[in-house]
Amino acid sequence: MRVQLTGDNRLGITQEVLTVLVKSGLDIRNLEVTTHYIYMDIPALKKPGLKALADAVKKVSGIHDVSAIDLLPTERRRLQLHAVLSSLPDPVIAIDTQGFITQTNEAAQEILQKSEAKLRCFPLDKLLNSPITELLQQAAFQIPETEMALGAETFLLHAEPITSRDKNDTEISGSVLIFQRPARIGRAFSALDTRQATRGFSAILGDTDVMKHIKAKALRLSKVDAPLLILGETGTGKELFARAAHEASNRNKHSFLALNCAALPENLAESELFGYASGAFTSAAKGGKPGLLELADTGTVFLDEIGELSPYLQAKLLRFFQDGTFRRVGGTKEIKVDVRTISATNRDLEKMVTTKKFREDLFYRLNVLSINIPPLRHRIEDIPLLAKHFIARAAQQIRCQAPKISPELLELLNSYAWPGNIRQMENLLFRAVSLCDDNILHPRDLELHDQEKETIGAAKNNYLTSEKISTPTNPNTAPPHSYKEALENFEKKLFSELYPHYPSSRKLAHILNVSHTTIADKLRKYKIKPSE
Ligand SMILES: Nc1ncnc2c1ncn2[C@@H]1O[C@H](COP(=O)(O)OP(=O)(O)OP(=O)(O)O)[C@@H](O)[C@H]1O
Repeated sequence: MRVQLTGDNRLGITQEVLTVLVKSGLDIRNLEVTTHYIYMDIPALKKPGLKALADAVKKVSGIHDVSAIDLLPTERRRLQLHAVLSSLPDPVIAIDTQGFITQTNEAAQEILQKSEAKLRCFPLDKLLNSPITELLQQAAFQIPETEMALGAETFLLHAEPITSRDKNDTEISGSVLIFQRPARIGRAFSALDTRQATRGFSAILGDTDVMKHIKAKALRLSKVDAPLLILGETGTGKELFARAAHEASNRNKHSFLALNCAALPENLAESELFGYASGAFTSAAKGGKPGLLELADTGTVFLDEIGELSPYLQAKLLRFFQDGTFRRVGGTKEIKVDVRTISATNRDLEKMVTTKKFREDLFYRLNVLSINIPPLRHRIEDIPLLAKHFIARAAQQIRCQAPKISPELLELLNSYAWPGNIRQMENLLFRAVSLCDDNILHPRDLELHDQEKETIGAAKNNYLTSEKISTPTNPNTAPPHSYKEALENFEKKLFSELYPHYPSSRKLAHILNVSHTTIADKLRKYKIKPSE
């Protein structure tokens, strides 16, 4: 039986508890001690003996409670980690500093056709075409994306060091190697999370006025068959919006395929997006391969992190925007497709245009319609709702009961700057729920690093001073006085943005699916002329 003892944080208290156990003739298989808690696995202890043991142990000064538990914290974490690793479709291999395998997930075992037991303690270099341990040792066990063959496939390898989290002792004990399939990085995100894919805008949580307004605007723009640019800091939900916009569009019966422009080297990104012709390069498949633009014909292509696109690919993409045609890598045939693009970036594209890091002509093509998602610190009223949602989801995934949020934790969540926005909150709460042994989450469960804590004060200051959003439409203008005024502001902006690209009331009427007299009236009302 496994038990948890709750008590004071007193020197020698564990020793005294152990003495009681020895006197009771109980042997311990496993012992873990944290501040205020002692966890023990005592095989000989059965349920009827628990009370007698509790009475004996409570005689130790400072021990307040003894209760049965199903798993020791490290056992639980190991099982959770195993469950997470098993659910990953890409091979993951952990090694020690000498390059011997310490852990593998099922995807790795499958590709290497060896069981977990056979792989454990096996030298990783013997499984790879080119040895990597020395390289890892020289690079402090961290390497960015590198092409690497594993089994019969080529992957993009990414390695992260395993370090102790103690600030004074950052010893590296090995590395985690993640082998990603290039095709999967570029391909449909929707394949990874079909639950979200079917929920559209309802998957986007947020009850603040600013979020309600942005969702309403995004829903309207979804129906307009023109390029959409989604701006916002990292983790604010740009991909979620992109997916929802596709689902609400007339293209929703067709594909939604995505390319993360930052995840791949230029040549791979090019062949993912535009495909390649037969014989384009030595390892090219016979007959070539269509890229995302061809595969998504009549659907939507989501270009995530568009600000990271190389100048060469910016030029190639611009050509596609100009006439809807492109050539596969190494190909001569012009290919024409009907694809709507939704792009996203956390970079300041306009600034990149002025510093010549992003092509101005491409920027205007991408930016026909746009939405700007505010960072989480500008909508802290949404935090309790989001936190509850992520805790419930983590508990469901881990199959435990959802813990409640203590008032202190809620205060911390509200005052934290959230530089990684909603993704960061989701990850921190997942970690907190998986480590929580109680049914209430406390600030300590969030395990914020010191650097993370520093941003707490910053968030408060920003929020209370200048950064707070004053209006759902534009942070720099005064809020509308009425719904009618807000609607008019929206209409005016919509028509001003669209008219240069669809410069006739008939063309505009066609894409907005209204009568051309309605459009003519609006253009007159808002004094929008062809030059605008
Ligand atoms: N409003 C929201 N409601 C519920 N979940 C959200 C919301 N916004 C974001 N998320 C969740 O946060 C995570 C990050 O969202 P997403 O990937 O869409 O952000 P992003 O802005 O595209 O990030 P990046 O710029 O880093 O690519 C996802 O798991 C997403 O489901």
